[in-house]
Amino acid sequence: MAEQTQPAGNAAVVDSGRIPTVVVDDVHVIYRIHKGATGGHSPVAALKRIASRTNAPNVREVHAVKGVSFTAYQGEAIGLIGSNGSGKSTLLRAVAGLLPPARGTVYTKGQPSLLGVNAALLNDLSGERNVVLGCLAMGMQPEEVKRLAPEIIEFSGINERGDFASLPMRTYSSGMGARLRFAIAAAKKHDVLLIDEALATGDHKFRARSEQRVRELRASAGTVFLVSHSLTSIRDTCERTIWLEGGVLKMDGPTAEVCAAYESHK
Ligand SMILES: Nc1ncnc2c1ncn2[C@@H]1O[C@H](COP(=O)(O)OP(=O)(O)OP(=O)(O)O)[C@@H](O)[C@H]1O
Repeated sequence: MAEQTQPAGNAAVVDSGRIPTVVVDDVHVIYRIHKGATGGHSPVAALKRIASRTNAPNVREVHAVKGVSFTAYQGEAIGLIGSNGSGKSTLLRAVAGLLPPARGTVYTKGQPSLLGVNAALLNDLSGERNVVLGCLAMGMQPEEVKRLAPEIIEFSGINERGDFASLPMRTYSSGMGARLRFAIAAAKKHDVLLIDEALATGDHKFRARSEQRVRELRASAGTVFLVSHSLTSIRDTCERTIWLEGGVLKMDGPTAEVCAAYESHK
């Protein structure tokens, strides 16, 4: 744990028999959007705003996550569902430490790895080179990278229609890029792996392979979070699901129950 394991406030109670990996305690995330210069920039105006605790007139706030609390344990795969804009990706980014909460705290065991469709790979380099760089960036040793690289390319399926691994990534379809990113990230054992919609980008065969890989990662004692609009992916991969709506945690429980409630609500 980066900080303490027993949170204050209303976070879920830590179960003594299991090892917590992520504790989210009453977390609020607020985006501040600057809408361009429209006056009110003078030092006097700024001082007045500080004194009256108001925002600049051209700053809009979006309260994307509102007081969310839960505890995740080792070996769990947790689905995150909810309608568009409900705060799923924002919550994942807060757990990854990429967005500071405006209020509340996130405690994590180790450094969580966020795998999103936007994870950075270099477009001008070939798929093969990106595999090497990606693996080294995740802290693997060069011999390990050499051993795993062919398996990663094979898993990603990018060579199914020709030798794409030696071509620059800018020649890939967005699905091929996402599959390669998933294959690289999934090659490593993670304490906490956060996956944002990556499984939805592949075809049926790739989805089956990646769902199997998520099960393996989970079995090797990690915790996996999966954001998806595909309830089939969530049902096939996660035994626990958290449903967010309007930034608020609406339900947290067994996947079958939460998905059924979500479907009847839509
Ligand atoms: N970078 C940003 N700046 C400002 N507001 C943002 C930003 N990213 C997201 N938001 C806002 O935060 C809220 C939650 O967005 P978020 O992307 O977390 O939702 P989501 O549940 O992942 O949505 P989707 O299912 O459509 O991917 C939305 O109102 C969105 O407009």
